[in-house]
Amino acid sequence: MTQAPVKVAVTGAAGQIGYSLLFRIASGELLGPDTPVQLHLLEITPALKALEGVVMELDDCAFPLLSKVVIGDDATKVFDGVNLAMLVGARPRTAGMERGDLLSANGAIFTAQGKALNDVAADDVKILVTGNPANTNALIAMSNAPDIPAERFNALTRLDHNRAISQLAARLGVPVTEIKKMTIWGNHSATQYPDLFNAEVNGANAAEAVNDQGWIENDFIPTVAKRGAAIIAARGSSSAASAANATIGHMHDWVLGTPEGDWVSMSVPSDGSYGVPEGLISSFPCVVKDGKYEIVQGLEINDFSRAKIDASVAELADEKQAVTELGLI
Ligand SMILES: NC(=O)C1=CN([C@@H]2O[C@H](COP(=O)(O)OP(=O)(O)OC[C@H]3O[C@@H](n4cnc5c(N)ncnc54)[C@H](O)[C@@H]3O)[C@@H](O)[C@H]2O)C=CC1
Ligand SMILES: O=C([O-])CC(=O)C(=O)O
Repeated sequence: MTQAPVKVAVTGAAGQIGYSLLFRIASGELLGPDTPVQLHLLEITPALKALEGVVMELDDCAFPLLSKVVIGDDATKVFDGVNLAMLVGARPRTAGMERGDLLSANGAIFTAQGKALNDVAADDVKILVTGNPANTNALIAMSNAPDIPAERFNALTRLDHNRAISQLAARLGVPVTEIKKMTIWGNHSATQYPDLFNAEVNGANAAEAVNDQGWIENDFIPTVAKRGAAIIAARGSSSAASAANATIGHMHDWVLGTPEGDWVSMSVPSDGSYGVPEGLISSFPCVVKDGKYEIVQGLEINDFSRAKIDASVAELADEKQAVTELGLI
């Protein structure tokens, strides 16, 4: 283990997602068994004491790969030199709210953190926003960090991707490992579009394998898109372990690459692909090689998919307009 530690920032580190995320990063699940990590944990001042307790627990795990933990409430200190930044810290929604309702409450967090990353992060920093509304928060952070290349700002739709795989596998009675090329298009919201027309089950087209447009429209899509609300209704608080799992999965693949013959859903700044206006942070099918992702090109978009993608992208454009009016970008 001669490698220098990778500095990984996590915001909202004393929160629900943080409690699952930190231990998995420190155990090597993010970057593999040979890469030491240094955790840089940001919280608001009143949560620092709770965060100290979490750090005591990290100490008590004696993780061989965890070389150091830095904590604090000042982003310009905590983000100093970080290579990876997982922006989780934000208020979660509660029953009856849509994620977009959090825009004004959470948006301001991402202006400050975008600026701090711009000033002090490592030159190779990769930034993943999990805090909701994730896509537009990522847009805010990106817009406040003019010196960091835009493509280094991603938002999390991997949880939706995993949910879609799980729902499809259950419907067809196959293991999740037989499902490939799942795509979530658009926003991490109730308008997102999980696409079965380009997905595969054991190499066959998933929509054809299902062979039931009614199920796709009335069961599959709403179940995936409203899964977050269903979890809030059941658990009384929003998904945490599955969100941490998806955050790890996205960053792991962004750093270490996607498997041959498959892709993952990542919300990335649009380059205009598939008619999504340039600059909006929207979910696309992506492959990653050597730490760089590319949007998969040339997929067929039928009329049904086109309408669904357009509706979700229109919502992203509305959110962009709203944060522009709030003066956040
Ligand atoms: N994109 C996705 O798929 C998902 C996103 N989420 C979102 O993730 C976010 C966090 O969720 P939880 O951990 O369950 O919430 P939580 O309330 O348990 O934890 C959030 C933490 O963030 C901290 N925080 C607030 N403002 C901060 C700031 N300016 N800097 C640093 N830390 C700050 C809070 O003190 C708190 O400890 C929420 O916005 C939630 O909606 C949750 C699940 C899935
Ligand atoms: O639904 C929420 O508010 C939390 C979340 O983003 C999810 O579980 O997908």
